[in-house]
Amino acid sequence: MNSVTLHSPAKINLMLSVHGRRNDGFHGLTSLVVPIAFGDTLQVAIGEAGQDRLSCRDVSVPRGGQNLIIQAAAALRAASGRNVYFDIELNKQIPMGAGLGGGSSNASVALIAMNQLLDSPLCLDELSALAARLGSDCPFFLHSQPMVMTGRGEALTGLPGAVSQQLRGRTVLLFRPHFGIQTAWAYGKLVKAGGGSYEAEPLATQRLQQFYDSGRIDNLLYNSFERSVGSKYLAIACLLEELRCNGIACLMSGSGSCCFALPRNQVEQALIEEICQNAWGSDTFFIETSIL
Ligand SMILES: C[C@@](CO)(OP(=O)(O)O)[C@H](O)COP(=O)(O)OP(=O)(O)OC[C@H]1O[C@@H](n2ccc(N)nc2=O)[C@H](O)[C@@H]1O
Ligand SMILES: Nc1ncnc2c1ncn2[C@@H]1O[C@H](COP(=O)(O)OP(=O)(O)O)[C@@H](O)[C@H]1O
Repeated sequence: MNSVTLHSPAKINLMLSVHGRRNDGFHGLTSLVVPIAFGDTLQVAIGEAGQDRLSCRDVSVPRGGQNLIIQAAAALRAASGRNVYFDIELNKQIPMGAGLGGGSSNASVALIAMNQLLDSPLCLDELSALAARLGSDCPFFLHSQPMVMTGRGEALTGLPGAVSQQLRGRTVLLFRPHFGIQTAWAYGKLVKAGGGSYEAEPLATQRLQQFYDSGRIDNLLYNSFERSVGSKYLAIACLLEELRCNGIACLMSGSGSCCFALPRNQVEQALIEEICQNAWGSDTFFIETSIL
């Protein structure tokens, strides 16, 4: 095998309940996360000895060791004991600082591709441990199916089969304002806001169960970041409020700034696009995709 080309999907958090800060500085959370068809593409090949090489036409993507793909390559080399370097071509579509997990997805998909190129020296558990060290969201992207995240995000459980089935293929509209939000800043806002911005774990478990029992997605949509992020970025709060006044199921994804809506039909879809463009401008990032 000379090279491997893989899709690197974005994610959205259909529910994100943050419970509080742990002793290690990370936050405990419960989140129902789904991969979506919209994403990047990674082409990985074994390269010349001595240096990993990453090429990407988007100049805003971090280069060298700052890029999670390069960190993934170094982690795989250390864990497998193989002195192999990689050439990686990244076709970047996922906006950064959007809460769509682009960097985490790239890192985990790179681990999968590199492991395949070396004839799979590492098993899934070993890849998961490496991924968790690269970022809390990374292990999710080794699976590419709807999952419930707990712990700091690295502990994953599958959904009941019928629920995954119901979610798969569902249309998602993504819309992002002209700015990004750094994850660390958003968690810092929760810390500053104090206990009131956290939600107790049993409430999140209850919401999940209600969704499993009823199949009603409106029972599920919740994001602990929405209030604190929305209090600074009014553009997000105002648009989501307007959509909800029109009966649209919508939410911010992760720590923002991208938001999403789940239209029930074409009429709602057209209305969502119109409301978004009125609020954020006709050149707003607006994409139709679906749950994988
Ligand atoms: C908020 C979420 C929701 O899915 O996604 P994004 O909005 O970034 O996509 C995740 O929790 C983001 O996970 P990830 O982006 O992997 O975060 P990491 O690299 O591990 O950590 C980035 C920063 O966020 C803080 N952090 C992250 C995860 C967590 N459970 N608690 C935290 O407090 C860390 O302290 C760190 O300062
Ligand atoms: N391969 C990568 N793709 C995107 N961002 C990356 C990558 N490697 C490192 N980063 C860094 O991760 C930050 C967060 O990007 P990303 O994971 O796409 O957003 P988010 O955390 O909002 O989901 C970026 O601002 C960038 O500095």
